[in-house]
Amino acid sequence: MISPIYTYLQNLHATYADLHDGQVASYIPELSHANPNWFGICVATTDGHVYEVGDARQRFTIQSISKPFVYGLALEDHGKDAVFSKIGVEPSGDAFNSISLYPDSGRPFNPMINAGAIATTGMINGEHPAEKLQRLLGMIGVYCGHPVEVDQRVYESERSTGHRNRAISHMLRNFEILTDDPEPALDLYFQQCSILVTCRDLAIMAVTLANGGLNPITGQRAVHQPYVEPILSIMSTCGMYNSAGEWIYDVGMPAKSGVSGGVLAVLPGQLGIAVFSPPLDTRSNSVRGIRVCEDMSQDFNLHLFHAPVVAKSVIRTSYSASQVMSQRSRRDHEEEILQEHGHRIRVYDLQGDLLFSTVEVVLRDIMERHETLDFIVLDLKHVTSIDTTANDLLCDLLHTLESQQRMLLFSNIERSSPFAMSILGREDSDGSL
Ligand SMILES: NC(=O)CC[C@H](N)C(=O)O
Repeated sequence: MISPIYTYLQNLHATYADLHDGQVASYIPELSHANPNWFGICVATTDGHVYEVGDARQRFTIQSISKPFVYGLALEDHGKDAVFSKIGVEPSGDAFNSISLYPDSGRPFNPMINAGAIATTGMINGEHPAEKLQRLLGMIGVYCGHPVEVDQRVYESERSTGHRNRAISHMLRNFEILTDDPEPALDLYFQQCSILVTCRDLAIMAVTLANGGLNPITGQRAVHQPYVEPILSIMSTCGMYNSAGEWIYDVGMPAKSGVSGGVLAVLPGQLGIAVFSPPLDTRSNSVRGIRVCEDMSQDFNLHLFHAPVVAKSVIRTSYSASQVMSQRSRRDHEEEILQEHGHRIRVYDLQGDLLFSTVEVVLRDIMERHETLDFIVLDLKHVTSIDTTANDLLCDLLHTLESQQRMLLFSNIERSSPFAMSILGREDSDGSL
């Protein structure tokens, strides 16, 4: 039996296989050999499933899609402030190869245009060029889940013709954004753009970002979680160059395109999408890539701002202990105690992800009732995650209730979870959950 999702993707592929608009990039001579009919669509989920349609396993060079990932590596190497001091985060509204530098400082507007990307690559740590390249290949390899390599022909082709990028790199040197000889940074940039990937790889790279930096297939961490947000933010505002505004308006997902015809899009927490089709529009984005992403976003309601309302469903049920107890046969003395005190015990059966807006609902309900209660039990059996904000708010609640001589208890908490550790780790806790 074929999944309706797979059938949908096959139909989408068939529809746009007939669209022959656009031109294969030729300014890097080697790219002009691409077959304009190559066309793959892949969707990867955060539990590691990949739907593949068409030329999902055709290899091609990653080109500009490498930029957000290398930006992540630069953030890991130097932190946000140091990177920000050299490369801005403002959309330029200009083409990918524009020389969009702040006039006084020479700082590139953002890391997605070539100027910003070359500056970013120039920040990658390593003793010598070979080590830097190995680090870069290693990082992309973790995202893809297998070792990757440089296509030497494409690399040589760009290196010998990339005069504009060479000019940009020397401009960056002039402004001391690059502080050494610009040639090695430029060379590494050409190599990073020539890394071979497939459409399937791109979908897995995208879903790794959707999954907080953890490759859901291998379980390996590709980037530290705190840097996923800046990477996705930059992709949202600058990933599609001079069509970034239209893209976020219509498609509504952080994305990145490259001149070899790849496009990837990330729906945080949910999906990674990739399309490969070499013919490009006038803004150097894959024609079919854009159409496929637009359709998928509309048909599946994937626009980021079409957000599910999470807060309504956090409390599965809440009940007073007297209600439960009377339903079960108890020994007489238990029954007595519960009849007397049960109404002062309230159990909250919670579900889903605990984050600010879901914990807020729980806190408010408890605050409204706390005067009538002695014990509040939060049953976490159906809770799937607790973020740090929810964790802190629950710890604060524990303190507040304690100061009012009321007790907050947790049931079905995993003792090894970070939440349990932070509760157990409290200095004044007796450790009894
Ligand atoms: N948009 C792109 O994919 C451009 C990457 C290409 N290597 C360049 O620098 O021109």
